[in-house]
Formats: sequence, C-alpha cells, structure tokens
Amino acid sequence: MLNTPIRSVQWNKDKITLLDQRLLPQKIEYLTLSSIEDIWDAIFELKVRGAPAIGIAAAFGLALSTQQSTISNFDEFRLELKKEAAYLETSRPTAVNLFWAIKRILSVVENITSVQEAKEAILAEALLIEKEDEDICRSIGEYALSLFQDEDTLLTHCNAGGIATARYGTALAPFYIAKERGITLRAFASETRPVLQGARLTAWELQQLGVDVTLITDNMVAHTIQSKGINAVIVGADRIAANGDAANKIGTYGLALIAKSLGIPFYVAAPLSTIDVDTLSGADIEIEERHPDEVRTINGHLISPADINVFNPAFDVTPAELITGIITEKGIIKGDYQKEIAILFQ
Ligand SMILES: CSC[C@H]1O[C@H](OP(=O)(O)O)[C@H](O)[C@@H]1O
Repeated sequence: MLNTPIRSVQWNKDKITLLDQRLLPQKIEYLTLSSIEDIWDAIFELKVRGAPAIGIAAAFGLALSTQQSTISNFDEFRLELKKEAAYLETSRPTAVNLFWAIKRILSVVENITSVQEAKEAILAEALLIEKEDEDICRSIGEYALSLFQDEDTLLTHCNAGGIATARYGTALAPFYIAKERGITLRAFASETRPVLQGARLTAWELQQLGVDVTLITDNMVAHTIQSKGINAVIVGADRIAANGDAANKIGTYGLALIAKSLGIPFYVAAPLSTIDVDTLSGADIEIEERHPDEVRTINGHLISPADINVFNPAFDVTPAELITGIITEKGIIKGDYQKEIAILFQ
C-alpha cells in the first residue's frame, strides 16, 4: 500500500511534474514538463487524464507559460495568454473541466493592469484550483459513502480516482473515506477498453488502497451484477449537461441500461466544475473520437487487421432518466435534475 497519495500533476517551482498514466500500473514514472506544448501533448496523449486533473494541468500550463513570458506590455501579455488558452482548449473537447479551469485563469486578469501582478495571480489561482479540488473530492466521497452500507459491493467503470483529480477522485472517493472510517466497501472494476483505465488504473489504485477489488472485462458486467450481488454502480463524469445528461467514458451508457434493467442504483459522482449549465442536454456534448489504433491494438500489439475500419468514441452520454443520483460536493441531487442543477447554480 502507498503511504502518501500519488498526485498526477503538481506545480514544481518553474516546472510541472506529471505522473505518466500511460505507463501504469507497471511503472510509476514522472515527467517534467517545461512548456505549454508539453501540457497540450500530455492532455492529448492521456499522460494526464480525468476531467479535474485535465483542468488542473491546463491551469498549471497557463501559469507555466506566463511565468516564462518576457512580454512587458500588459495588453500584449493578455493577448498572448488568450492565445495560449485557446491552444490548450484544442487538446480534448469533452471534459468541461479543461474549459472551466482555463476560464477561471482568464478571469483573474480581468481587473489587473500589470504583468507581474497577473503572473502572480494566475499561479495563485492555479494552485487554488488544485487545493479546492482535493477538498471537493473529499466532500464527494463523504456524501457518496452516505449512500452505502458496510460490506456493500460497488461496480465502477474507467478511472475516476485520485489520479483523475487532485486527490481521492470522484467515483472512487467513497472508498478512501470508507477506508479511513473502517467501513468495508468492495469493488468490481470493468477494464474499460480500449485504453483500459479500469484494468490499469482503478484496479491498481484500489489495490494500493487496500480495497478488495475484482477486475472484469467490459462484457462481463451484466452477468457480474446478476451473479455477484452488486449493490450499486458508481462512475465519474466528464461533462454533465443542464438537464442532468452525463458524458462519461465509453461504455457508461450501456452500464446504466444494465443497472436499470437489473434494478440497482446508478450514481454519477462529479464536482460542480463538471456540470456545464451552458450545455443544455447530452445531445450538445461533443464526443471526442480518438485514434483507431487505440482499438486495433493492446499495449502496442495489433489485435485486428492493421487497416480495419474503426469507430473510437472516447465517451458516451447517459440520459438523466437512467441516473439514480448525481453526487456533488454540495450534496446528492435526484429526480428533476434540470431544477436541482439550477438551484445549485443560482
Ligand atoms: C474524475 S473524471 C474521470 C473521467 O475521465 C475519464 O476519461 P479519460 O480517462 O478519457 O480522461 C473517464 O471518463 C472518467 O470517468
């Protein structure tokens, strides 16, 4: 078991230290990033992944590039900042935390007129985003745990764990809090093809935490829920629309349909920063499509004809009506999500 939390992205004086999540679980290796291009590449290549972690990485990326800036004129500085923000926004389209964090960084310079003051304010805001996320995820964990009993068994998909956030995670946060309080929660983790965040990250993370975790393949979910007494499903999210529709890792929608048909609760755990009130419904969420070789290969080994046609959406959208509850740092919302979300954001 690890004694200190593994952090996926950290500010390190004038550099960014980033856990290369592509190498897990075989290797725990950190990269030192020294340019905004490095950050763009890290987000695009899933060296850092998970909605909140992507937002934190982008915030640190803007802090890094502005710390390095030699522009003395404030208007030129602000123009360059906006260009670099727009550049980072092209790295991945679905997780709203990327855009939410960038918007927060841009907002801190609105009432500033000096370059030095702007540099300091941007770095302070990026560090605040990281610190807040840790506290937020802990709160999500506490609310989530209130839904479960000692000895419950939960099924989760992809990785919404500590390395997808500042710490604790969202869907995995209740496991951290349960461990602290001597409550036993067991887990089944679906492998999550094609990038295998469940097999590589969640199975490893929960094992390190000392949780009884069992790995299954994605096509075992229905039988597992039916035969293993799964009490509930809990997943993360990348963007939740104003009506409660939730985009999450591909396969989540199917999992929600199975949970509904087998009569077990399906929970989405996410911070308010993942709820996008400007996205009216799931139909308005852009679904990232990634390189076909992610499907054609496993660990770089071809498992199909090299030139086979591939459809590789990285996310799907679960309609609000399939979601039993959305667990946030402000509490658990159920039922009329449109109304409940509007109240949360009033
Ligand atoms: C706590 S957000 C985790 C969320 O992000 C993952 O996507 P990706 O690994 O592609 O960044 C997945 O959808 C998780 O639920």
